[in-house]
Amino acid sequence: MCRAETSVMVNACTGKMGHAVAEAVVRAGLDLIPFSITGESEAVVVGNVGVSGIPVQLVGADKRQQAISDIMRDKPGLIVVDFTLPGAVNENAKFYCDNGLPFVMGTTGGDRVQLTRDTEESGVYAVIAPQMGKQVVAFQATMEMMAQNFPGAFSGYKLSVRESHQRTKVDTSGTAKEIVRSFQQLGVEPFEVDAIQRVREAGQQMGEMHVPEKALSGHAFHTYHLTSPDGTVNFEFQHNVVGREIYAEGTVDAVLFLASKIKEKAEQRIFNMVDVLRAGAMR
Ligand SMILES: NC(=O)C1=CN([C@@H]2O[C@H](COP(=O)(O)OP(=O)(O)OC[C@H]3O[C@@H](n4cnc5c(N)ncnc54)[C@H](OP(=O)(O)O)[C@@H]3O)[C@@H](O)[C@H]2O)C=CC1
Ligand SMILES: O=C(O)C1=N[C@H](C(=O)O)C[C@H](O)C1
Repeated sequence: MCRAETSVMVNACTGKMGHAVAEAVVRAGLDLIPFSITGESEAVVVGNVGVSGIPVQLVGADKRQQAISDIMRDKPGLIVVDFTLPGAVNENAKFYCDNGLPFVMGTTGGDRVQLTRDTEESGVYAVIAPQMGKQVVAFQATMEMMAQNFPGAFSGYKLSVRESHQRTKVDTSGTAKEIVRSFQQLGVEPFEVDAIQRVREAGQQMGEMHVPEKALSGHAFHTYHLTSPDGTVNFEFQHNVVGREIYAEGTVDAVLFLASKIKEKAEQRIFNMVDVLRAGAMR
């Protein structure tokens, strides 16, 4: 499928990630649908948001079914991207599934088991991942491989995890939650995801996590620290991202990957970003 045949609807262009992704879609030469489903903000009253000079009309929940039906009629190659909020994940995914719409779900949180179940049952193609940034995905894949190859290698080690994000982030890092799964398989002392420390206060972010002041409104700093049982050995892994570009570019990769899977009528229908990376589909 050529790029121009792939039409992309980004929900919600009013948000920080949605806007960055919509811009990346335009940069990549894909067809950006000039409609975006959004939440309850006043922006809906204003009516539209500009994306790289393109006016994108905002659609509230009450009008979304009509809008989707109209768009699907005109654009059979439609793929939806969702960067909304944890509280909207399951409801939005169900809406895409009910409409038979392939989707890239970048939004974190919600009930992830339910999300996978609904998607499986609907048979739609989807990429679902809390992390779209190529190099972070590669780190995530590396940790998964370490856990598979050397289960128990960090047996008895104590894990601590700290993540810092812009203060508007409502949930704990979905990426950290996934990476903790690998550490669990590596045998660390019992560690549940609710032990991940969330840093949202500017003073602590700059003072302890070394977040640059200009990045307070958009950053994702993660530190995983491991200490041996006797305290003589320490390991530390970090991935510190300023801004949103790597996620936006990775999302475009996910869209193009999904379009190719749909075209080849692939048997597997649900993917994550490690699948996209392994397929060599990240630029
Ligand atoms: N996978 C990845 O690589 C990444 C994932 N994320 C995730 O993306 C999500 C969004 O982050 P961010 O852009 O910073 O958040 P923002 O708060 O900036 O944006 C959220 C947007 O969602 C909209 N929204 C809320 N409810 C609904 C709904 N029911 N339907 C449609 N739109 C809705 C809001 O609109 P309104 O104001 O109208 O309510 C708002 O525009 C988070 O879950 C975050 O963790 C972030 C970065 C990278
Ligand atoms: O909300 C964010 O900003 C981010 N969310 C994702 C997550 O929760 O893992 C990815 C990255 O940390 C940025």
